[in-house]
Amino acid sequence: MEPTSPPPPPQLPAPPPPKSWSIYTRPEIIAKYRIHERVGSGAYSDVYKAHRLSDDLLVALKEVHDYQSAFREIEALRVLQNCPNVVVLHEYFWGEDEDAVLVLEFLRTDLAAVVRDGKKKGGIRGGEVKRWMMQILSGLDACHRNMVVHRDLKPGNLLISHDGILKLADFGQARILMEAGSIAVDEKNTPPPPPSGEQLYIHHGAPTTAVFNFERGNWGRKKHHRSSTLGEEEDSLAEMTSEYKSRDFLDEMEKETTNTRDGNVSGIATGTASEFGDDDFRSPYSYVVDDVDDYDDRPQEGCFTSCVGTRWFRAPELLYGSTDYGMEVDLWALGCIFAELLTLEPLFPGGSDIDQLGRIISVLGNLNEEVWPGCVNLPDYKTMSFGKVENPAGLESCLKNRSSEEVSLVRKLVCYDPSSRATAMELLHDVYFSMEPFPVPLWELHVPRSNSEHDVDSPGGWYDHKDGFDSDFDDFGPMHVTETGSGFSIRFP
Ligand SMILES: Nc1ncnc2c1ncn2[C@@H]1O[C@H](COP(=O)(O)OP(=O)(O)OP(=O)(O)O)[C@@H](O)[C@H]1O
Repeated sequence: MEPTSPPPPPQLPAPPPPKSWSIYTRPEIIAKYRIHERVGSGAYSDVYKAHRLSDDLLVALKEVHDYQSAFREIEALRVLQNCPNVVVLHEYFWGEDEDAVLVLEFLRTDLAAVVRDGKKKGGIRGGEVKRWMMQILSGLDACHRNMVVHRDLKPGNLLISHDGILKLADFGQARILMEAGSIAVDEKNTPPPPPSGEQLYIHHGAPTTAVFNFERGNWGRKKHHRSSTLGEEEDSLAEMTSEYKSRDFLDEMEKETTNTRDGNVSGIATGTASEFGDDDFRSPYSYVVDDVDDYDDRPQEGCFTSCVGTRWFRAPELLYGSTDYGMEVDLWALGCIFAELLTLEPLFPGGSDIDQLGRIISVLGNLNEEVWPGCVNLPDYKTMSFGKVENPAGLESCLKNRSSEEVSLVRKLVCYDPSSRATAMELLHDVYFSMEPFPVPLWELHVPRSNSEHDVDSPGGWYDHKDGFDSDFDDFGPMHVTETGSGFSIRFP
């Protein structure tokens, strides 16, 4: 008998799309985009690389799992359209029971990678440092001119294109302080209505909000009062939710946000021992929380939460629980970023909020009426008493071997009194940028290959502080923390 050849091996079925990545199954998105791998994730989002089918444009699809964060990012990016140093939002998708998906320009790396590469190479050239700084300043100036306060500036949120253009990104915590000029709502560029009649898309632009009503099949406009007071902004949301109550879309989202908020989220603000442990309930690294005051009753109106941003870059007024702060919180963060660009080390790598304050105080000295008139009124000023620092180390000690102009630049930002901090526009005219070495042209910048290639082996680097460093009183370094009846007492040896 002829030997029979073995049957061909069975064809392996194509792997099913990953179930948890719902973005791969959303019809309105796959109709327009070819989605590739996930390239990043944050506290509230997953980001995917994708190509637009119509023209093969490379984009980033940011799936935002938190309503408030999505709302803020869309609103801020629409206000900031056409700013060369702010990430471009091409369009967004947002439907009932689905996370918002923002279609952003794809940017391959970030400033954290520049710092890591700089460390490996033994430094960043002075002219390159200046070019990065100038781009950050120009992006922040655009934000502040449009009354957008970013509230989470850090190297990882400063994305960079392959050709060296730096763009401010991650506006999930941004707030618009007051009316920012009229932005046309371009309805032609809005996402197409989905097939289901049960979805709403909202588009914001001052002073109106365009709302697509799928029941009526048309766009409507709601007057959108952007103002310096949070209360008015929330009224606008309430107005929208009440009009579309039957559809429950925003109502549900708002309820969800309200239910999950943590009223004690500002650990420093209440100053009880348990809250220091809860300090980083989302991530030990990125401090991202709901605006606890956003949905509170009228007595809170106009207030922001103090729990924003990433701890290492958080301004002292936030650490002392202020809910009445402004754009100056971005300027403090900017000073920390500049210092890190110069030294390739984080300026104040606090392991907890209280450690963060301790580090700042040991460098700048005690916070008192002399350095910041009115500081005694900060909500937590009296809750925490820091021992007297006789000889503060001074910013020079953190910026060793840097020129006096460089120290002076950082000092203009890293100072207690928010009103003394220089604006982004003022700094763009700082003498430092007109001195040699001059800022290099974009094409001379060293652009790291990718921000996903984190060098976990680099000693003392940004990522080394990510885990296991928080809320541990043993890690405070040179200070003694004692719990008192009403809060904490911190004493320096
Ligand atoms: N436009 C983009 N192009 C390429 N990658 C991006 C883009 N936007 C974001 N990413 C990647 O996705 C990651 C998460 O994005 P992002 O920081 O905006 O999200 P997030 O949830 O708000 O994060 P965070 O926890 O820092 O607040 C980024 O660190 C970056 O690696």
